Amino acid sequence: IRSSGRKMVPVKLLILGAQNTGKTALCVRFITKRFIGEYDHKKEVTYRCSRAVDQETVDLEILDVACKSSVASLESSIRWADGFLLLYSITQRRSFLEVPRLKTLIDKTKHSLIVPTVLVANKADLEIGREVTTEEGQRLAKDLRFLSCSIFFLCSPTDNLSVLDQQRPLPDRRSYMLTVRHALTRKLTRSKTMQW
Ligand SMILES: Nc1nc2c(ncn2[C@@H]2O[C@H](COP(=O)(O)OP(=O)(O)OP(=O)(O)O)[C@@H](O)[C@H]2O)c(=O)[nH]1
Repeated sequence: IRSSGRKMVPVKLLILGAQNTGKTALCVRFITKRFIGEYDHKKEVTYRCSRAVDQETVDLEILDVACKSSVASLESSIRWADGFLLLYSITQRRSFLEVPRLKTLIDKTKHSLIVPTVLVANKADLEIGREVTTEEGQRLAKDLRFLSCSIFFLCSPTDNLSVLDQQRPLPDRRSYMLTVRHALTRKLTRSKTMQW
């Protein structure tokens, strides 16, 4: 994207979670605004799009890693990313139990730097097969101190990435937005420097 005639560096998001949690479906829905049921599961795909954030256009790259990625390749993807969406399926307790391991891997790889990480409870339309309660999800988000779990999402193909709960008071949410804004500004400054 171009802002004031200068090229901006995209914000890089990594989407992580156990197998079959709906990572690809979520990416595809975010990009196309439609739920598409089946696609190739084996490939690693980077989606690119632009979105308006606080009245500014932000270029996004969203990486959906292959489900059988090795730890080394996961770490390399984590190093690449500026922020994370960590998914579990409410119908799959195993995917919920996987969240702490992935969060630890992110923290370790990023040397515990504060990086925006959102916990997403997916497949919320499948209430009948629910294995993880909403309270458990909220507790985990709090216990693992997901920075951005100010926002705890509950997603289903029929809704529009609705925010179920806001676990932090407004000042923290504001400081989170400031963190993101500063990160974007730093990137912008860096890209400007590179052009000089
Ligand atoms: N009912 C329902 N089905 C979903 C939802 N999200 C994904 N699915 C279905 O769940 C299956 C797995 O979705 P994917 O998006 O391929 O999951 P994934 O996490 O990318 O899977 P891997 O690449 O194997 O790790 C597909 O059949 C999707 O159609 C959802 O919110 N609700």
